[in-house]
Amino acid sequence: MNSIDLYPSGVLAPDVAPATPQQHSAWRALAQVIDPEIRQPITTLGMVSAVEFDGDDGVTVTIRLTIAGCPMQDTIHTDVQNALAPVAEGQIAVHLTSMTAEQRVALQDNLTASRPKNPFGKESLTKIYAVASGKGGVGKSTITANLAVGLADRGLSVGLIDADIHGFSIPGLLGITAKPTKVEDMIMPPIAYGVKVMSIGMFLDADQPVAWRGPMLHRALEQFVTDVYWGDVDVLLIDLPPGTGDIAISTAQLLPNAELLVITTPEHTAAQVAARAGQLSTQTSQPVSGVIENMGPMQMPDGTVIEVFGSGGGQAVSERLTDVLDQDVPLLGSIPLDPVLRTDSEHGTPSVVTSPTSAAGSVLREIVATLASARRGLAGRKLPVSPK
Ligand SMILES: Nc1ncnc2c1ncn2[C@@H]1O[C@H](COP(=O)(O)OP(=O)(O)OP(=O)(O)O)[C@@H](O)[C@H]1O
Repeated sequence: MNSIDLYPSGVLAPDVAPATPQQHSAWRALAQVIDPEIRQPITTLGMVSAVEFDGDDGVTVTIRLTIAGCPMQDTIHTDVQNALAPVAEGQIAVHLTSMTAEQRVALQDNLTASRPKNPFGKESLTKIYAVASGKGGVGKSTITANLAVGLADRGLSVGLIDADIHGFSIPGLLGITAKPTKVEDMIMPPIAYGVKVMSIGMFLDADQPVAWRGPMLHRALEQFVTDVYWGDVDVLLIDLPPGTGDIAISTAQLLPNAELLVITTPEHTAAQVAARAGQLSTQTSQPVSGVIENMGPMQMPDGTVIEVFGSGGGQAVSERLTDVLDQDVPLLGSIPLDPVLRTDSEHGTPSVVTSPTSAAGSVLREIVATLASARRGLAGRKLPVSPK
């Protein structure tokens, strides 16, 4: 690796460029440190300003954080120290400074230069699932959060947009209290359990109601799509508001490759409402990838099964949508009513990773495995190759 690969030029160039073999080896070690928000080496982002050795083989590193008081500064500090431990025999001192406004603009330009304004437009290869339900309280947000974390746990790069703007609950479900970091016009999504998350709840005080109409909701969703630095994302999940409102239409416009996942409880009345939500896909031309039944039959310690919300609703929605949409809409699983899922959710610890063997956690993991094996969204799309 030569120096040019190690650091950028212009205003993001280091104040002290590496000159000696010892400095070069320290820079190569620092190239292994990945910025937790941007997910690129801190060296190529222009975050390393100087690496200077003293006579006792101690080293002083100056790091430019993207903003003063960056919420990730402790992580970066520790990662830098760990990376340098093998190359510095003496003391390691890490000085944290912050980028100038000019440097932040240059960083934003570098990051966005080759990216389309909407990274999830028609050409995007990201697999996008919009999670819908006919009515509220069926566990749509709980399932969306768990699916996202489960997919990230399998090594996929996952984004999650909480578009349930009036009833946002994703930050709480994932224990997120951090606000997004802003680098000039770019918003860095907080990361929890490996998932990049964006929610209107992160910009509001707790308990503050959102009284927005359609155009403002559309604008908020648009900003989440275009102004947030998502980087490369394999799977994006959208937690839609319950019902068939404006946001579902906005989602279809902004995320044209999105496929729907429909959540229902086992009750037949709920299933009819959920099927209507699924049929919305005919207006928005979004395929329905599957149905997930939640709050299904629950097995008691003595082996008896209790059907608090009845049974069969998920199967009924799957059959109804398969029939009406004339496409296979499978039932992806039935998640039982499970107190573990409820308490995990309340504590901001998703069962899919914290209670993987619980009744709900194990079904969630099976659904995650099915979704993870689904191919990226190329079906029915024109590829830029011409037949010979
Ligand atoms: N399988 C389950 N077992 C036990 N509790 C569950 C289960 N699924 C969800 N819950 C609980 O049900 C409540 C409602 O869940 P959640 O907020 O995810 O629903 P929702 O459909 O997203 O609601 P809304 O769209 O109205 O915000 C929460 O307290 C959640 O912990």
